[in-house]
Amino acid sequence: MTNHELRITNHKFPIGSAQWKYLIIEGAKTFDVCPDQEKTGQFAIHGLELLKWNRKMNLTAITDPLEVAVKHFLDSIAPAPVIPPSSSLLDIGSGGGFPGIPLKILIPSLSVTLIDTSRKKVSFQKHIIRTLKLGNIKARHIRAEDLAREKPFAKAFDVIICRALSSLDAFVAMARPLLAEHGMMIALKGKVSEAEIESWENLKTGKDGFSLVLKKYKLPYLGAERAIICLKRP
Ligand SMILES: C[S@@+](CC[C@H](N)C(=O)[O-])C[C@H]1O[C@@H](n2cnc3c(N)ncnc32)[C@H](O)[C@@H]1O
Repeated sequence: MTNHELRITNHKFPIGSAQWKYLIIEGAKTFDVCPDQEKTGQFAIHGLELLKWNRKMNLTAITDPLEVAVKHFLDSIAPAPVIPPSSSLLDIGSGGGFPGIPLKILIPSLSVTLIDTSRKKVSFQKHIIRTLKLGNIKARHIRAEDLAREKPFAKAFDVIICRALSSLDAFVAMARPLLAEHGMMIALKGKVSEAEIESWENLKTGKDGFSLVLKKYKLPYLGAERAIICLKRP
């Protein structure tokens, strides 16, 4: 099914309803990802807690159930096909747990570390980890630059991911000291301009030998432009 075939006439489905879960299951097919009923049920608990905590602290501007499904959960799991299932994955600036928690739910064999500079956001991440009884995932209140100074974490992660964190250059600078020799960096972005793509040319052919793969796509139902930028050694 293509994006164009996904049409919804009434999207006032509460988070966690059968229709809300169906939207995610059908939408995920557009990027070859298959969350089941149980996993979409866990997404719903994450989404509902996000909105509950959001009344007291600023976690997200996205509160409409359809947008929560698409812009948080579908957007977070879109890169799943390029992530090796037994990887150690670091999510820098995970905020409300995106994309790290939905990826952990989708691929339980991942070993996941979430970090953020906001103590409150890390408290929320820990609350979701406890509520969903997720194993092999931790959340830490620490800057990426400080984590890199802790010896056990130097070159420790197979995959380092971020969404809405920084420029690509700044993300690469943060991630490089933490990335395993044959690891992969993934940046999830909104619309990218030609100028940005040109500015990445040096990363593509850079001295570090990383190759850059850019995948542009549109979010199901909403049509918003997104990009997955993958940097790894050939
Ligand atoms: C715009 S939010 C994005 C949150 C989440 N990734 C999402 O897409 O919904 C960026 C987050 O990065 C965190 N952050 C910024 N710089 C950071 C750093 N150097 N190390 C760790 N977290 C950082 C901020 O506290 C903030 O929660």
